[in-house]
Amino acid sequence: MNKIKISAVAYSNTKAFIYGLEHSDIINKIDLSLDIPSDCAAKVINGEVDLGLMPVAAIPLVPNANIIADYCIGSDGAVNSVFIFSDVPVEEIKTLKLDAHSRTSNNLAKVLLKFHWKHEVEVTTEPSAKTDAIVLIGDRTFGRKDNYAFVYDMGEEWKNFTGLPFMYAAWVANKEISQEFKDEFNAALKFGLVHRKEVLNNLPQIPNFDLEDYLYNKLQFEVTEDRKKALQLFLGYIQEL
Ligand SMILES: C=C(O[C@@H]1C=C(C(=O)O)C=C[C@H]1O)C(=O)O
Repeated sequence: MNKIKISAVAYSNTKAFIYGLEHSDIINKIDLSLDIPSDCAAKVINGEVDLGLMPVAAIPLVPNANIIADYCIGSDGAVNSVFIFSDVPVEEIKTLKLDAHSRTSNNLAKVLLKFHWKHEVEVTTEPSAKTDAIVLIGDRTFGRKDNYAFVYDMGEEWKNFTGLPFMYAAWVANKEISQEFKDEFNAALKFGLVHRKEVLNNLPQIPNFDLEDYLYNKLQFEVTEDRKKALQLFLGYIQEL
């Protein structure tokens, strides 16, 4: 049997899912690569993999996209790893540098600026650009909140704006996946979530960052009705950018 090719995010937010896959029989049926989110998206879009834990903002670019699992990377309010870090308050930001790792949060920043804060900024992707503010996601944000004068948690701001939780990344396939595989995949992901304690024990301590709170409280992993609603709303706003 051909193995199902999968790309997953290489950040701590995905470690429980990886633990679950690696401790289940399904590991023998898949070919797993760990990538930065923007590469996960590229691989699902260009067909290099069959499915990926990919940034939801890129879903419209995936041919035959379908969300195949009951789990995702989400939050309900603050997530503590998706930020706009800024030298000035948001209403004074003139220039914003996006994060090359991101697809969802770069778009979330633009959506929040335009529709929530109603403030126009010049956006750049140029890594060496000097800007008033930056988008930064994932492990590279851990413990860095104190380094900036103004810190905006985009999960929290999305909740302030819409009253809804958020879904940053979902398990998206670019082809039909059998129900049997989906069931086994869901069971493996769930196993990983149930074993978060082991995952936590295997991760290094990070100064100034509460990893336990992150894995158990800030991150939420269920694809709920409200999270699906938020996804549709978010994709609609992206089209209006
Ligand atoms: C919560 C997070 O969710 C993520 C954010 C993503 C994005 O901005 O494109 C993609 C995948 C997730 O890893 C995070 O990375 O901190």
